[in-house]
Amino acid sequence: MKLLHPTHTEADDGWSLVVPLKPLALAKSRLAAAAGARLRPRLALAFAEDTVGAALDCARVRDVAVVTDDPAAGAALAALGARIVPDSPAAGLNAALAHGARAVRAGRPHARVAALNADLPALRPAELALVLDAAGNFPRAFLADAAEIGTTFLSAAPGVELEPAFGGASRLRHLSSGAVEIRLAGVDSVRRDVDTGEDLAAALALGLGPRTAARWLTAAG
Ligand SMILES: Nc1nc2c(ncn2[C@@H]2O[C@H](COP(=O)(O)OP(=O)(O)OP(=O)(O)O)[C@@H](O)[C@H]2O)c(=O)[nH]1
Ligand SMILES: C=C(OP(=O)(O)O)C(=O)O
Repeated sequence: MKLLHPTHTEADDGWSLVVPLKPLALAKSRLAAAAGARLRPRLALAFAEDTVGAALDCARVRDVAVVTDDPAAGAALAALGARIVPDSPAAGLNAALAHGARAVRAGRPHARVAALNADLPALRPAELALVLDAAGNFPRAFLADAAEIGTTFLSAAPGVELEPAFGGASRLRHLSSGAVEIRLAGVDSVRRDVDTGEDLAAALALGLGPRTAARWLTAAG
């Protein structure tokens, strides 16, 4: 008798994450006061490296596409294993995310796709897995940032458009767009985006990833 394997679809192959990253010369402008002009772009890159590194270490993640026009960041993140997608000609974060999701689905039309901010330097793979497992129950789902005002993660099931509405007070925008808010304990590292020096102190308390720790603790010490 021939044994049948379970049905296998692209969606079963894991999540494709889309990570947007501004050019480093412009990124994390609100950190300038805490970090200074020299360190700020280096920290922005370290945040992205720690975010992408942790995402690639997550068992539920199949691949990570970073949408960026920054050549140095692109090279560093490609070396970690990310695919680099040049930014959309239509400027802005949401255009970049929609463009990244289209690039992923050009290769895998039925991919589960999720946007993840590049400023999560305390990100832990196991916590991201919890969020992805919860997100998999809904057509679109999102996670509010630590401040409960913005968003750090937005997902779309196979066949569903991402419809990103990031920027500023995006939690309410994502809610009113019909996305389901994920409310989970134990996922602080996925919600801990870093915009300011205070945010960086909060991320340090959670446990910074290795590249951010090296840059920040060397500078602070
Ligand atoms: N590719 C791309 N990424 C963007 C763009 N704007 C913002 N991002 C990224 O989107 C994520 C969330 O943005 P913010 O938290 O506002 O980060 P930021 O714009 O570097 O920070 P500020 O300069 O302080 O506003 C970060 O990963 C940014 O790098 C854009 O126009 N294109
Ligand atoms: C991009 C966002 O916010 P911020 O610029 O405050 O990180 C967001 O939360 O949608």
